[in-house]
Amino acid sequence: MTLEVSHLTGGYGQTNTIEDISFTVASGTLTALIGLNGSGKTTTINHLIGIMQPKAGQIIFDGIDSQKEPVRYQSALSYIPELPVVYEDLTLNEHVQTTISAYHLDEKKAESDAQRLFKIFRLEDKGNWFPIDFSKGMRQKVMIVMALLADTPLLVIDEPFIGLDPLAVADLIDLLKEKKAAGSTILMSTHVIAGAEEFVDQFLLLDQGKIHIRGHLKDIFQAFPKQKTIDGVYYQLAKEAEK
Ligand SMILES: Nc1ncnc2c1ncn2[C@@H]1O[C@H](COP(=O)(O)OP(=O)(O)OP(=O)(O)O)[C@@H](O)[C@H]1O
Repeated sequence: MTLEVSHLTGGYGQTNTIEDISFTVASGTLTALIGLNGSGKTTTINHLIGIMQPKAGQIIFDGIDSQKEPVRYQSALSYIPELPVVYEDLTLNEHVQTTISAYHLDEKKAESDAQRLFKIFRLEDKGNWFPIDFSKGMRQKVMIVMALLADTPLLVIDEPFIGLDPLAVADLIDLLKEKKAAGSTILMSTHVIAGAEEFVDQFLLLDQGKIHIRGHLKDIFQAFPKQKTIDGVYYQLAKEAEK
């Protein structure tokens, strides 16, 4: 099940924030969208999850066109937002029930999957807690658990590592590898590059709303021969934008 984005162009008003974005993500692989603040990562993701409509271009997953069959397209995807969105009046267990109903999941399997994920993220004794008692990292973990629980073939993730402690970062990376092995198609925006080669199959470096380079990290460094780190690449991009 491949995600195919072709010539995607869009933005918030008259101006185009992203322009002519094309890429594919194959089943069982993870693509990382990287780039400076404001380069268009979240805008691209907003189009992929259907909260923004393309001004031009197409998004197709497993042959389903996001604009022609939005309901079918959306039911194939789950999303982890950059900022956690939790229901303040629902307990953690009730969040699980909401996900089970929304995605018509098999109750027994989903509950046992939820217990496993709670254990991994050290939430297993917090089933009756309300979000008001959650830390920032715990809220983020709840979003991750809900998205993974939905078990959709397409997973779209906007900067998932913010607020997570190092153990949770490592646990999430392990879960993403597991999802890849199970055939999921994953697109993730991130600022965290350290160690990413280990589980990222393709990087898309966005710059001012366009794909500057795609490939492995070595392809990015080849394009910026003076730079040894991704911070150096970003610094050079920022300097070039000022000219
Ligand atoms: N709701 C909005 N209305 C108008 N312009 C917006 C809106 N959201 C973002 N933008 C603009 O679109 C451009 C791309 O922003 P976007 O959030 O996609 O970047 P990003 O790469 O995700 O950045 P970050 O790394 O900070 O999350 C920026 O110039 C931003 O100011």
